[in-house]
Amino acid sequence: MGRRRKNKNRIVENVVILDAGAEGKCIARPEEADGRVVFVTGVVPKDVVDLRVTKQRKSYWEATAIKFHSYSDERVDPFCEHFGICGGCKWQHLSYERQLFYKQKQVKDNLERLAKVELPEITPILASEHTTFYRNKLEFTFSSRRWLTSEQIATGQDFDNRALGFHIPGRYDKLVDLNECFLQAEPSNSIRLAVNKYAREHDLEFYNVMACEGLLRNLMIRNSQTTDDLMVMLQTTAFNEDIEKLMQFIKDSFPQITSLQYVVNTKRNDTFQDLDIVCFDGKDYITETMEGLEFRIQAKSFYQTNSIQAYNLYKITRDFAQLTGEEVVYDLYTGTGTIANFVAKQAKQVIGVEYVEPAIEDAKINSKLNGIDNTLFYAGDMKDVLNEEFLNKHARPDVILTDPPRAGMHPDVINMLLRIGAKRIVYVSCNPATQARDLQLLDEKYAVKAIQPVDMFPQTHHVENVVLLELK
Ligand SMILES: C[S@@+](CC[C@H](N)C(=O)[O-])C[C@H]1O[C@@H](n2cnc3c(N)ncnc32)[C@H](O)[C@@H]1O
Repeated sequence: MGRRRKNKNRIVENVVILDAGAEGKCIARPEEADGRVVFVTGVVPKDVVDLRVTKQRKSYWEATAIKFHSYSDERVDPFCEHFGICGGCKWQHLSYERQLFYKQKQVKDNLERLAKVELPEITPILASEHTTFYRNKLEFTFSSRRWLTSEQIATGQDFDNRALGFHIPGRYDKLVDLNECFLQAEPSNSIRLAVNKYAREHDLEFYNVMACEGLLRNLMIRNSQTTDDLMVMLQTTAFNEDIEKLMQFIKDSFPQITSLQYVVNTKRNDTFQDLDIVCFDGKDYITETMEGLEFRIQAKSFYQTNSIQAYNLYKITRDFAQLTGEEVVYDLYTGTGTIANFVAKQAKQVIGVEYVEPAIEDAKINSKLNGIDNTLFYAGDMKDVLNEEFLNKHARPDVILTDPPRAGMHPDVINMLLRIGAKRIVYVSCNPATQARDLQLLDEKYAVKAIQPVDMFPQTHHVENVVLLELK
């Protein structure tokens, strides 16, 4: 306890930042930390800084840079005025080339350190064609608790406390009032700014998350990157005359919107999966296309947020699967069945499993819409659905595609994969650490044959990784 108190807020001087680590933090190993790793925020590798220790655990410390002695040559000027406050693009101060380098390293380090299996050479990461404006969906929150910077507070000015934007990292109650955001193409910024201005001018109440009061909660904008479709959905706590006028204002100001919707949410949380969405104008979906296939995306549907790079990710997945048209393919964690439908033409049959029921409905609609008749979709928890009974009822898979959430696959699912013994598994992951853990478990029967990292999220530390496994 005494030691803890001694080190908390401790200043460590002249520390060289060594590497980029997990969750967008960087790594240092100053002598003072006695062999522990120190995770540092606000820096890039090769910066030399003084640190203040903010957290200490047995095996690591966390720290923040309080003084820069020299800046790394890997730095670039961040282009967003909200950088450093907004949680959105934490790596904007690192050149894109170095972002790719550290993502590749993240995959390599995790697989080597945690999987401890024989690995082939890792193919260089596939860069994203667009490094700004690459997202097809953003959700902005209304709040009566705007985050003010220390510079703003120092002016002594009276600021409007309302905000429409993103949460400050680690704060559920404080938000940045966004001006220009570089994540989603126009008219995303224009729509958000117009709605923000209208709401202030008409004194519409921004939600207070502490008191659970206020009218305006959330604004979702989804823009198809392959068609002209554009969806806007407003989340409010009531639908009244004021909201009707706001909806009409959005419709009149942005005639390019093809799907204008709203949802009334009086719950404490922002999720709307269990609520009825009302279509105010236009269609209740947008469409993305891929190799002539059409994917219908409703407000509740999941779709990869970087559509252009998603196509590349799916092509890699399909190449790794090496389908000849004869195979039965299982697509685990299928979401809205996009991968399943994408590979269906090259397979005898594709069976997709996913636990969100509406997503499974979308998957079926998308098969039908595209005249695909060799897919089957089932909703349920993977560890419960994928059992002997399921395998007896359906053809056994020759190839398994799996794209689990960040937590990776449940041990029961891995055991089932080992029991099934498909000749090939293609493992798509958004978390190389859990993927590495799963590869070690699969090593009993499967050898890693190819590894391809993909950058879906420029300006962030996130990396996607596709691994091909073959039965030994
Ligand atoms: C990374 S997404 C995969 C998306 C999909 N492959 C695509 O490219 O659009 C992971 C999916 O796993 C689903 N999921 C998470 N846990 C699950 C579980 N225990 N059983 C079944 N599905 C699950 C999520 O709902 C989500 O759709």
